[in-house]
Amino acid sequence: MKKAMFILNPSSGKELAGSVKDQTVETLKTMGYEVDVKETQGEGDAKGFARQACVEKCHLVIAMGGDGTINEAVNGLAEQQHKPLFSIIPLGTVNDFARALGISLEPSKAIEALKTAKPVFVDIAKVQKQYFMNILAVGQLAENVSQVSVEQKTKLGTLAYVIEGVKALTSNDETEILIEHDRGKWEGKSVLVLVALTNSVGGFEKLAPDAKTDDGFLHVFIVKSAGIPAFMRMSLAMLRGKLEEDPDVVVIKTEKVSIKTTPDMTCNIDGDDGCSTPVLVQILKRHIEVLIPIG
Ligand SMILES: Nc1ncnc2c1ncn2[C@@H]1O[C@H](COP(=O)(O)OP(=O)(O)OP(=O)(O)O)[C@@H](O)[C@H]1O
Repeated sequence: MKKAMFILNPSSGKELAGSVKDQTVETLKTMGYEVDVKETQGEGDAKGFARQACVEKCHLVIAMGGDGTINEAVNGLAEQQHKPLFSIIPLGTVNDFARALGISLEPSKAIEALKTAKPVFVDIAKVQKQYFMNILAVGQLAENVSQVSVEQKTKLGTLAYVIEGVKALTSNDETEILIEHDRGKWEGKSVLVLVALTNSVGGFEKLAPDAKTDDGFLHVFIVKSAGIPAFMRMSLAMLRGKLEEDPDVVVIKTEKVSIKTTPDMTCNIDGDDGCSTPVLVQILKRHIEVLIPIG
């Protein structure tokens, strides 16, 4: 019998996991899987369980939670020789990976869709010793977003990030940045550098419209200047999926990128604080196989 490990974070998404746990187990059984349910209790558990699933040669790992839980599961799979098929049931506030993969943000629909889903290989990226599947952000804007509290997120959802973003973009806290990429370098002042793997960044599905989950590239966006007029213009451009046409935005497509900042700054990786600059980011092409809905 095929083995599935079902990793769930009971604290994600206003504790929604409890109400859809049984539906997931039943669905996986219908699909012919023997199901091992693993509930996380804190940091590192989802990564540990995903790694265990590889060692036990499971056929499928389902991670249910927010982007934090999903990022941990990806980190557990990334370095293992036997990688099970992977899929996610999104329960978070942002759910960028689910948006990019066309997985429903309604948990019951996402679970139902597993029955007819198809496997596709997707890219992930490596930064220092960590892996991510959506976004690395550095700069004053990223630092502000990192300071959004759980209470703000629960109360305001994505809006909490927008508010902190506005504060950073309209301040004048630019950082000296040196970017070295496959075809050269860029040096200057910036409020934000984004390294995106998918079109959906911070819940905005049109931020990096060209970024496909399996295109083999990092999509680097450098936002040069701040100020209210530039912010207004960029917000409109972003909503239209045209951010890269803005005169204060530089876009670079590359397989690896090194980022140095003065002073050193903490990178935000898939929505959580990660390592500090300087960093080297590399794409790992089609590194994990994910079940996504058909159509
Ligand atoms: N049982 C638990 N109780 C409380 N916290 C937990 C539990 N299990 C895991 N965690 C913590 O939950 C966090 C991840 O939460 P989650 O998956 O909801 O991601 P998130 O990044 O907060 O999502 P989003 O920002 O999209 O809402 C990790 O920091 C982890 O340590």
